[in-house]
Amino acid sequence: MAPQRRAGGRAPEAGGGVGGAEERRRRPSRGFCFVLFSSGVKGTAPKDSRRKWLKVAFLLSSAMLGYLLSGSYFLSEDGVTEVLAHHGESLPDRFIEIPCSEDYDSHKRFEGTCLLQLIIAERGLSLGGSDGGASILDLHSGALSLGKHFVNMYRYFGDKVHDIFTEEDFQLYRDVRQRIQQKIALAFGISSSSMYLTKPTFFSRINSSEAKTTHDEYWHPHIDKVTYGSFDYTSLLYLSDYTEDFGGGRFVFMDEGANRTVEPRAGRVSFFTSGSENLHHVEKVQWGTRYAITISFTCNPDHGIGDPVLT
Ligand SMILES: O=C(O)CCC(=O)C(=O)O
Ligand SMILES: [Fe+2]
Repeated sequence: MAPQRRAGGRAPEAGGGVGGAEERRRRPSRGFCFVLFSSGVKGTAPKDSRRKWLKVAFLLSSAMLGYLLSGSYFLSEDGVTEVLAHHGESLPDRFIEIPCSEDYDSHKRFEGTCLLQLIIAERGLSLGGSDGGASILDLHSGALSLGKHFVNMYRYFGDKVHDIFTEEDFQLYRDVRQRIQQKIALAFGISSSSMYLTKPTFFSRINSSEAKTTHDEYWHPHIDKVTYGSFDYTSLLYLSDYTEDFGGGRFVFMDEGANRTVEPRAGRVSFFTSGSENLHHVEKVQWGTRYAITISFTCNPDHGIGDPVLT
């Protein structure tokens, strides 16, 4: 949800965003199909037919807290909304399969093999912060929201960064990244060694302050692959709780005929393929502060980056 991934927004290192309407137009039309299954039964689909699907997978690491929730339906003003993961429920692994978009057709590497922390955030983001409602901190590039701009915190704060972060903080990030990577690999039936961390990877902090620049406009519908370019798998680790720490701010998959929401819960990890099959947006935060980390992966080694290092 970094502001730079949005319409008109531009990250210090990321490609330009694309407006929601355009992204919707680019999205291949597809019939609605929706299957729920747990990781343990993923292999029940015939191998060939499995290739025809890209999967939306949600996981809650047991050490981090629960997992996603069973679907329940209710009518919202704009149609049917399905809550995939209620804030209050601790869920087992759950996968939702959706038809594959055409985004990956030219990526031969997808066939077969690769078809597929709050204290740190608070401390780091306390160094800066956007004047508007959305701030990011990228431990890899050092990009930090400050006022209406971004600074490179490693250059801007120099050695003071060592008063804020410790090597243990970075080790924690690496451990979490690795665990998520392994979970994604398992869920999608690919080798973890054929996935590479890609940029941007960042902590986000959102509150209800009025947006001051397009970088603060985190709520636009978007496709991560369009906004960020190199993303093949997006993962989101939530660090605060919907309804307890903030209101609004739910994650919404915008599917034909229905929106499907994930209610952030501290420790909940949600991951999904980054193509047009997974158009999504984040609801505006109405009150409180929402924290999350976006950690994403590419199957293209050329787009891979190393883990963040405390410099
Ligand atoms: O924070 C979230 O729930 C989603 C963020 C998002 O869509 C993104 O980082 O591209
Ligand atoms: Fe996104």
